[in-house]
Amino acid sequence: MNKTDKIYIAGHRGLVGSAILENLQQKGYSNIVTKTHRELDLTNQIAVADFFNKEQPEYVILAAAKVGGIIANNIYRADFIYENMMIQNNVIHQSYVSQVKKLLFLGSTCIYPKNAPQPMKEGSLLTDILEYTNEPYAIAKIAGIKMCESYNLQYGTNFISVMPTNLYGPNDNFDLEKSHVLPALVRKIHLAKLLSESKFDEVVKDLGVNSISEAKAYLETFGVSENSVEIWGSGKPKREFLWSKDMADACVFIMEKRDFSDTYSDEEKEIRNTHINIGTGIDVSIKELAEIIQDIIDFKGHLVFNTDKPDGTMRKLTDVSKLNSLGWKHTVELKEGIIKIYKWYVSNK
Ligand SMILES: NC(=O)C1=CN([C@@H]2O[C@H](COP(=O)(O)OP(=O)(O)OC[C@H]3O[C@@H](n4cnc5c(N)ncnc54)[C@H](OP(=O)(O)O)[C@@H]3O)[C@@H](O)[C@H]2O)C=CC1
Ligand SMILES: C[C@H]1O[C@H](OP(=O)(O)OP(=O)(O)OC[C@H]2O[C@@H](n3cnc4c(=O)[nH]c(N)nc43)[C@H](O)[C@@H]2O)[C@@H](O)[C@@H](O)C1=O
Repeated sequence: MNKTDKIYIAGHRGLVGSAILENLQQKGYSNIVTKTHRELDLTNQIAVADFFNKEQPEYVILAAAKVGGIIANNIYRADFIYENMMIQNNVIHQSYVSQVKKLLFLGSTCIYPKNAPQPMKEGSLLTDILEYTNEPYAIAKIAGIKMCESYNLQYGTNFISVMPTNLYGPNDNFDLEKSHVLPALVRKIHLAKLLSESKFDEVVKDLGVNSISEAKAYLETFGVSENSVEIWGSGKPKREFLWSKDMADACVFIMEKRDFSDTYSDEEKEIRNTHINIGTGIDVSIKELAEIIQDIIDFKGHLVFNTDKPDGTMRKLTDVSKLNSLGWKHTVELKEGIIKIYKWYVSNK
């Protein structure tokens, strides 16, 4: 990519999209096109076709999607499959029609079977059944990988799919119900700590409610009090976490350095193994994660595990040997990242 080439980042205000925008700007890319969801609904086929026709981007990074944690995925199953399929169908197809030079599609490691051998290699795709809680989202993401691969093989496009592990960082979703585990626990434990110190004004402000009694009643529904914080599930599932700016750096690395044609051997194409895992290759249990966050926030209360809530996949550690062999490795370790995101949360929310 040249610094003046036109690059469209879909989803530039999200966790990953905002980090990609910042990374590209820091590297001197000066011709970046963005549209908010309100300005361009990517599920609308005609609007997306008009946008590509008018803007003619040369490079596309598809970081827009319907995203959420385990409960959101499990409840809003129809929205997750419909919106994600529509967004990716429209953006990938119009990238082909507009002869985009390269497109990066962001999938997720939930594409792999729930009992895939660990760490999960790219070749585990479609070898067994998926985890139920996020099956509709995973099916949409698998369709996105297959769409990129099929357009490459039939039309000679240069579409690359990456499968990130669980991500966290600035501009994440901190909703107590719909977010992912790391931002959810940072906020819950932070609020419990504020309650334990009787900093009621800050609790009321954080939740945007009218009184501390309203705040306490609301937090009680999430098992958050001055003495304890509820953790969903058994605490035994393991997850791997990647700092969003590392994720952005990996995406830009691939956009700058790789093409579909030179990233996969003929053998990999033959077994239709045409995507790249992005992660750290290191995981922790949810209990360990909660204890690290508790320690950083210095909350003295208890962690209570609610096994009525789902565990989801028990382990999904990525095999990052392909990414490492291409020349990229993560830089931010988990504790360092949690310290950064806690500081970010306190000064931005
Ligand atoms: N977060 C994670 O842990 C993981 C994320 N991923 C993948 O990474 C990618 C980015 O995720 P993340 O940054 O976390 O997501 P966010 O929810 O933070 O951001 C999603 C972005 O998509 C935009 N968007 C959503 N729907 C539409 C629509 N219909 N039309 C236009 N824009 C839309 C939103 O726009 P607006 O801000 O204007 O509303 C937002 O900017 C996704 O593909 C996701 O599946 C994969 C693995 C883990
Ligand atoms: C990125 C990835 O994210 C999702 O999959 P997930 O990893 O299962 O999601 P999660 O982050 O929500 O949970 C991880 C684990 O943590 C436990 N947990 C404890 N306490 C809280 C809690 O308070 N909130 C949440 N959300 N989880 C909690 C929770 O019960 C589970 O065992 C999918 O969207 C999937 O499609 C996807 O791509």
